Amino acid sequence: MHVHGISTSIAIFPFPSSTRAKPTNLNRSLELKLIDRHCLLISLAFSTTPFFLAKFETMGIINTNPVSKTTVDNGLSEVGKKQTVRSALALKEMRVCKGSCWIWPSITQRPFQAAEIIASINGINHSYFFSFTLSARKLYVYKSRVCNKETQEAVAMATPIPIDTFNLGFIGAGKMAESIAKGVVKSGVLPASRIRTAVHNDASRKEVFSSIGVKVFDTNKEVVEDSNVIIFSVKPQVVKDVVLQLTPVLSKKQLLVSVAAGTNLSELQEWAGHDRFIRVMPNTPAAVGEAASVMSLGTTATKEDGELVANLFGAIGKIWTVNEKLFDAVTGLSGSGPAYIFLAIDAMADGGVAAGLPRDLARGLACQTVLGAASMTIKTGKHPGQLKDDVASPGGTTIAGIHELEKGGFRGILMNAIVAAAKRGRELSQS
Ligand SMILES: NC(=O)C1=CN([C@@H]2O[C@H](COP(=O)(O)OP(=O)(O)OC[C@H]3O[C@@H](n4cnc5c(N)ncnc54)[C@H](OP(=O)(O)O)[C@@H]3O)[C@@H](O)[C@H]2O)C=CC1
Ligand SMILES: O=C(O)[C@@H]1CCC=N1
Repeated sequence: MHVHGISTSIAIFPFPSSTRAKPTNLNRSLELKLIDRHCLLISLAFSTTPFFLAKFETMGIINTNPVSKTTVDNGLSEVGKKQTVRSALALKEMRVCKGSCWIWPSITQRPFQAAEIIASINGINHSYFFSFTLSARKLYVYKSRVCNKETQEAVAMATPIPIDTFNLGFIGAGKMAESIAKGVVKSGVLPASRIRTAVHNDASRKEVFSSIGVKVFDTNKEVVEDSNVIIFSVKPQVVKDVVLQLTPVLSKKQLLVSVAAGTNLSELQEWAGHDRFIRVMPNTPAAVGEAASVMSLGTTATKEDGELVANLFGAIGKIWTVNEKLFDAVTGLSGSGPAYIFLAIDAMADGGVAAGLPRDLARGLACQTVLGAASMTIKTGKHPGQLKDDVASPGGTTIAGIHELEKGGFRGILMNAIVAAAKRGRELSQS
């Protein structure tokens, strides 16, 4: 993510809270190591001066950065202050930090003062400033990430995936793989003949995939050897062993994807010895082209790799790119969410039957009502509360039904379900 029109030379690093430590307790080399390790997590870099100009700016010969147009004694100029405040507000609006960022001031004049302003507006604790300034002009900015030279070179050298001919392999022929494969084939984005998988214990899975037209091998190794893009779709509890077993046959020419809940990119990359990884959290409505997915790119996944995965999952629903720290919450909401709605549909149908409707009609009405309400919320862009009010007439039927739902704690229960699922995702990532 790059913010246009902002030229404060400050790098903002959103870090997962588990990796936070007080930079003031670190020495310079430790700080640098930390930055290298987490370069993929950097999603904002405010730096606009071209490299060749920066050299002269550092020497004090020219001054290209509005924020640095200060008087020596009085700190930031009024123009600089206003610009910094605007930048800080833009950052706040994007909700990138929410109190979990570090700030690394650059070599330009008054960087710490600008950093203080950005920090205070974004609720970033002062102790999360790096203790030394950064030569922002020498930053390697790669898409949304600022990486070290090694990483940048690895990204630059990554062999492109042959977009028109690549094969897609699933390691784990389960329900999620089936939903993705069915959706991808149905959308026409990839013919079944270019999809591979292998069955594990349950032999009935062979027929499920063969009937779609997917090539089913006997072993995972064969899937890897015949695929350019490999999706790990086994349960989180076994993903480590499965990746480790396949590490010897994985090639850097391949793009790896994981859909496993609660399994971090850093772990996946370590097990695979392979940083060209993308983590995705889809959901089973992928099977009918209505998935809600998010993705996050690993250290050396390229922009094109991201586009390929966005294209695949975009063909089977909607996909958002998010900071990986949001994955557990996403898993709780959209990963697990279809199950809550299936439960709601079943319960609504039961209610209809209890009120005297035939079962088929009750289920049909329940399904269409959920579909219609979701579609209306998206298409009108109205707040769901407003749409709810539009249904509920004074003293009418709807408000009588809502009253019962509220008495039973409907909203709180749904919220708790999502929070509990997110917590379980976090537990899985820590186990
Ligand atoms: N289901 C969902 O709604 C969603 C699932 N996910 C994620 O997708 C992943 C898969 O979940 P899901 O499809 O539901 O689970 P399933 O149990 O349906 O699928 C897992 C598959 O992995 C196979 N498997 C187990 N061990 C191995 C192995 N060593 N080598 C190859 N295959 C193996 C299993 O085969 P067998 O049964 O024969 O052992 C099974 O077919 C999970 O990590 C989950 O977190 C993500 C989003 C939504
Ligand atoms: O229940 C699970 O663990 C998986 C992850 C998201 C949806 N199902």
